Formats: sequence, C-alpha cells, structure tokens
Amino acid sequence: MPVTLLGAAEIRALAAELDVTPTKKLGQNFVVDANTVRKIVHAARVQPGERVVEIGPGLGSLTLAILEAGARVTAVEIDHRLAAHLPVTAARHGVDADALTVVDADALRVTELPGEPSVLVANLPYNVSVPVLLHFLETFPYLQRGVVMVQAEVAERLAAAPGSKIYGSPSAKAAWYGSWRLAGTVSRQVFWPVPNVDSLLVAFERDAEPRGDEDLRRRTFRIIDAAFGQRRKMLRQAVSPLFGGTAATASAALEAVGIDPTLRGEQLTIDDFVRLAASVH
Ligand SMILES: C[S@@+](CC[C@H](N)C(=O)[O-])C[C@H]1O[C@@H](n2cnc3c(N)ncnc32)[C@H](O)[C@@H]1O
Repeated sequence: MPVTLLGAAEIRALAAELDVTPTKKLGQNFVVDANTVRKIVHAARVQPGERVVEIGPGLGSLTLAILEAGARVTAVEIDHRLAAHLPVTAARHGVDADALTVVDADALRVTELPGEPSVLVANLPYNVSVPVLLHFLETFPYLQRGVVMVQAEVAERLAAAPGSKIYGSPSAKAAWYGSWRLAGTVSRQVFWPVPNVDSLLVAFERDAEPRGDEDLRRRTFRIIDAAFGQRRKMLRQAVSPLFGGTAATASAALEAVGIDPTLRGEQLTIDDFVRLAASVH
C-alpha cells in the first residue's frame, strides 16, 4: 500500500480529534501543504532505505513525506499526545509499523537515537532550533547531513560566512561540525497557524573528519562565546579573560597563531578559532 500524505483539512480534523490547540511555547506551527513537505524531503535528497531522524513530527505531515520517499524514520516529539498518536496516523496512511520509531522525549535531552539515523529532516520548533541542532550534531556522530526549516534569520546566521554582519556565535559553532547552505524558501501561508516570522530551509553536511576531540571543541566554543560576547570589541580585549587577563597577554597569544589582535570575532573563520584554542593547554 503506498504512503499517502496529510491534506490541510485532514490536519485540522486530526488536531480537533486529538483536542490539540497549537502552542507557541512548543513552536507548534504545522505544515499543511503537501508540496512543501515534499520539497523539504527532496532538498534533503532522502533515499529509500535511509534512516532519518525528525525532530518534532507534530501531527505527522513531514513524517509521512519522509516515509513516502522510502526512508525509515526515528521521530522525537516532546508533546505526549502527538507522540502517542503518530503511529496511528502512520498506519492510517499506509506506513509499515517497522518503518517508524517514535521517541516521546525532549529533543534537547535525548542521548540515543534508535536506528542511528544518518540524516536529519525537521521543521524545527523555533525557540530551540540552534541548541537542538548543536546538541544533535554533538551527540550523534552518525548524523551525516540534513535539511531543517528554521526562522529565516537563524538560517541566514547558520549559513553566514566570516566578515558578514550576521556571522556570529551560532555560525562559528555550526561550522565546527561541517558546511551549511541555504536550501530554499517557504511561504508563511503553508503553516497552521500562520507564524509572524519568515522561514528558510538550511542544509548541512558534516565534515569527513572531525576538527578535534571534545576537549578542543569545548575550548574552541569558549573562545567563540568570548569573542562574540563583546563583538564590538577588538579580539585582544574580548578574549583577554581566557588569555592571561590583559590585552597584552591576549595579543601575544593571538599573534603567536597569526591572528591580528585588532580584528573582531566576526572576522575569524572556524579554522582561526580552532588554531587559537589548540595553542592553549
Ligand atoms: C514547527 S512544529 C513542526 C511540526 C511538524 N513537523 C510539521 O512540520 O507540521 C515543531 C514540533 O516540535 C515539537 N517540539 C517542540 N519542542 C520540542 C522539543 N524540545 N523536543 C521535541 N519536540 C519538540 C512540537 O511539539 C511540534 O510538534
């Protein structure tokens, strides 16, 4: 039996059946347009037989599109009613029971994913999109690539290059794990309820080799936080608490790895941050 998708009317009827009123707190803006969920799955190049993790499946519209492409899905949903009902929706829409595994949990706290998925596809809850992405990339090394829908400004930041005004701490931290690019626009009208922000798709691909171990990552992220915590200050000032406490000691550390101490954080690449972190013990 082929997998069928949820239509807009069906989604509203399902919400009524489950007595679900979308809440802002959980970022519940459901996609009610079949073309959009197929577009997301296409952008992620989901292949038959692949294992995909979806964060926040909600009523299941994107989940069914991933399953329609022949993938298996591990879905992590914090809302118990939605998590409990997802297998019912899947069965009604022609999905084999073993193609879907639901994890009823807060995605920020999960430490294991059944099936070790290699692809992430999600319409992320906006209030936790960056922390949840960083948590997944850090905790699940088998995750190789993905496409997520996030607030437009967040997508632009994740994909921003050094030197741009929007390049910030999320951009540099995301770059620790791999490369990021904008992967498509989405109209507000495809959501229910219609949000008051624009959304974009952003795609990532994990680097073939990790940049370093957990200790180096922590040290690098500490420097990134310091550099962007006071982004208008020159680096020699902004990172001084981590390098001897004065602008002079920080300047020496920066110069030792070939970084001009009068630059600002937004001008450093992830390679620069890592080189600096690796120079301290
Ligand atoms: C923007 S909606 C997307 C729903 C569905 N995937 C769609 O596209 O229609 C975000 C979903 O994430 C869930 N969610 C919010 N915070 C979460 C968290 N910390 N962990 C797991 N799921 C979460 C919400 O309950 C909601 O179902």
